[in-house]
Amino acid sequence: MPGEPAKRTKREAYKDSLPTDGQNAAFPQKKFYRQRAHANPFSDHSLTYPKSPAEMDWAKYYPAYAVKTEDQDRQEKEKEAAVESHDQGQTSGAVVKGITQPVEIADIGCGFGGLLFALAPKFPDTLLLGMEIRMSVTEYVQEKVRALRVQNAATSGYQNVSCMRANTMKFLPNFFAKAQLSKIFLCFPDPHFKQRKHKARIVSYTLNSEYAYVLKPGGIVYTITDVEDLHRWMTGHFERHPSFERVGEEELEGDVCVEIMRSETEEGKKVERNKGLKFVACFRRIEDPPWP
Ligand SMILES: C[S@@+](CC[C@H](N)C(=O)[O-])C[C@H]1O[C@@H](n2cnc3c(N)ncnc32)[C@H](O)[C@@H]1O
Repeated sequence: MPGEPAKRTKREAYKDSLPTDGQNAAFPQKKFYRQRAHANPFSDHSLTYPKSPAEMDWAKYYPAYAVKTEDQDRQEKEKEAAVESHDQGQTSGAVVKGITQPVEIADIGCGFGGLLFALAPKFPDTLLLGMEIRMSVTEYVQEKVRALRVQNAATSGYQNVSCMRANTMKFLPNFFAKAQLSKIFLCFPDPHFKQRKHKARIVSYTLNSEYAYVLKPGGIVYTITDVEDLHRWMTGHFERHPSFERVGEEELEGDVCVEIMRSETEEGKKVERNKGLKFVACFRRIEDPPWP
C-alpha cells in the first residue's frame, strides 16, 4: 500500500527511540501501535506456546511474583507431577512455574487493555492476563504495563497485570489448567458478520467447552457487545451449553466488573461516544453439569 513504508519507518523510529533501561515512565503512544482490525485466527502466526500449563514460565510476565530460589525445587517437583498427570489425561490442577500464584482473570482479545488497567487496582491480590492476537497491540499493552509499574513503583501497583500475544482459539488450554480461572472476559469480540466467517467468532459450542474447562466451578464468563446479533449468538451458545447458567440481572447490577466492562474498554467508550447500545450477558460455570 502507498504510504506503508513511511508509516513503518516512523513506527520503527519511535520504538527505537524508547529508552531501554526499563525506567521510562511515559505511556506508549497509541498511534505507533495501531494495526489493521482483524488478524486471521486460522493462519499460522508463528506463536510460541507451552506444551502444557505446567511448562509455562510466568516469571517474565509477573516479575514481582517470581518464586525465590528455595521454592524452585518444590515447584519443579510439583511441575513434574502435573506434567505426568496431564499426560495421563488427569486433572493437572493450577500448578504454575516461576511465580507464587496462578493467573485467575483472563481478558480474551484484550485490545489496547482498557479493561485490564481498570480492573488491576480493584483486584490487587489477583493476577490478571490480557491475551491478544495482534502483535503491535500486544506490544502497546506490554509497554503500558511497564510504564504503569514504573509510575507506581512506591506502591507496587500494576505488578498483578500483564499481557501476552496468543491465539486463544487455538491454545487456551495450553496456558491454563483445569479450574484455574475465576473470571473470563469476552469484551466486544470481533462480530465477523458474514455467515462464512462465523467460525472465527470466539464463542462457539467447542470454545465454550474450553472456557468451562479452565474455569473454576462458580467462575464467570463476562460478555459485552454492541452487535445485537452477536449478543444473541453468544447467549444462545452459552445457554445451550450444559456447563453454564446465565447470571441474573440483579446480580449483575452489583458487580463492579460489569460496570468497568461497560465504561473502560476502548470499544465500550467508542459505543458510548456514538450513543450505541451495549448488550451484557454473563454465565456461571456450573459445578456439576447434568449428564446430557
Ligand atoms: C473489537 S476488539 C475488542 C478489544 C477490547 N476487548 C475492547 O473491548 O476494547 C477484539 C479484539 O480481539 C482480538 N482477537 C480476535 N481474535 C482473537 C483470538 N483468537 N485470540 C486472541 N485475540 C483475538 C482482536 O485482535 C481485537 O484486538
